[in-house]
Amino acid sequence: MVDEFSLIQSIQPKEKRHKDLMTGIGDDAAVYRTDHHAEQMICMDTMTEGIHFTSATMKAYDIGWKALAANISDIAAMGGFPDYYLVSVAMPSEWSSEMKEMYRGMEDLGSMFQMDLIGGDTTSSRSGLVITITAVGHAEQGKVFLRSGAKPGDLVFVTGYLGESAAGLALLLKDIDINDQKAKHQLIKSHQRPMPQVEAARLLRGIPSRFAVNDISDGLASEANEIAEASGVTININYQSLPVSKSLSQLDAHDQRRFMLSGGEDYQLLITAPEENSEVLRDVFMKHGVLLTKIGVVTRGRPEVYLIDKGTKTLLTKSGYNHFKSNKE
Ligand SMILES: Nc1ncnc2c1ncn2[C@@H]1O[C@H](COP(=O)(O)OP(=O)(O)O)[C@@H](O)[C@H]1O
Ligand SMILES: Cc1ncc(C[n+]2csc(CCOP(=O)(O)OP(=O)(O)O)c2C)c(N)n1
Ligand SMILES: [Mg+2]
Ligand SMILES: [Mg+2]
Ligand SMILES: [Mg+2]
Repeated sequence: MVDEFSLIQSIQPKEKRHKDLMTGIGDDAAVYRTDHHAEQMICMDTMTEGIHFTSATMKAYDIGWKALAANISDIAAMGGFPDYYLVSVAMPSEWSSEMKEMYRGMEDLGSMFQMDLIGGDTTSSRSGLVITITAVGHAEQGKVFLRSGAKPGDLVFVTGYLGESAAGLALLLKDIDINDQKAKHQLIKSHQRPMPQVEAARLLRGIPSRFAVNDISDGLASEANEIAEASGVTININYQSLPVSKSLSQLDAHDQRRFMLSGGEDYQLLITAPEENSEVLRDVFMKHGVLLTKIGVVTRGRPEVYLIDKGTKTLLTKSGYNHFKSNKE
């Protein structure tokens, strides 16, 4: 069986039939122009019972929230603001009483960004719940952040904290345990109710600069490799610079490391920006109380990612989540 990324590569259309299509397959969302002032963007993400959640890890409310969060996150990663969403649900009969709760989760998150639910589809399922959301957003013309926008000399930043979601999942699955109940609650919340970084995208849009952005669904290592490949650059990440939350610091060092590098589902933004704009970038994020951490640099070279840990440099491969591949370390 081929892995997820090669499979997607193999279905890439050879030509664009509409000149208004700017970006199709290969980024967080597709972008096309509808008038001279705005770019439209559209994306789709699915959550499947047994793969993205089980009855032990997520309640119906959380499933709705997180499915929409993953889509909003892709719009944010393109520099957009989310506007509309459509929901397709394939549902085993035992889930039907939970449908309202799932929509309440979506509504609670969607209303924060004034999103309208505009349609969808419903079918029965004989093998678990599947929810697919399509989100539509917009950005000002010329303000779209592509994965291909990184250049040698840029600095690499990340919003928020990494690894909390994967730690929360490990706690829910009882793979690990910690005594600090407050930290445990926080990590589990990060897994069940991630907050997409719409505010960070808004702040970036206000800064006149070039940015490459990717949201972290499959893990830092994987997403950094996607920017390196799309931009044709080398990304160097300093392990000691990664932001460790107070809650994650309760875990042992090995768990912290694997969750931060390849845990995934953090829905934070990985950003590259020219060094000359980095001061204003830091100032703007600081002023608005959005955590932004410098974690590395972009250099000329092969499209690869290196991790520098106390002076030792190692190749960081796409070690994150990959459908159709074993995700065990
Ligand atoms: N089955 C599919 N058919 C067409 N395009 C797809 C399919 N699966 C993924 N893609 C496209 O491939 C790109 C990468 O997808 P994905 O890895 O899911 O991105 P993300 O992690 O940002 O959600 C996106 O442009 C997405 O629209
Ligand atoms: C029960 C369970 N096992 C494992 C995971 C971990 N997991 C499942 S999918 C995934 C990656 C993100 O999902 P994907 O479908 O790849 O989203 P996309 O990259 O398209 O946004 C991760 C880390 C989980 N959330 N729940
Ligand atoms: Mg994405
Ligand atoms: Mg996706
Ligand atoms: Mg993925």
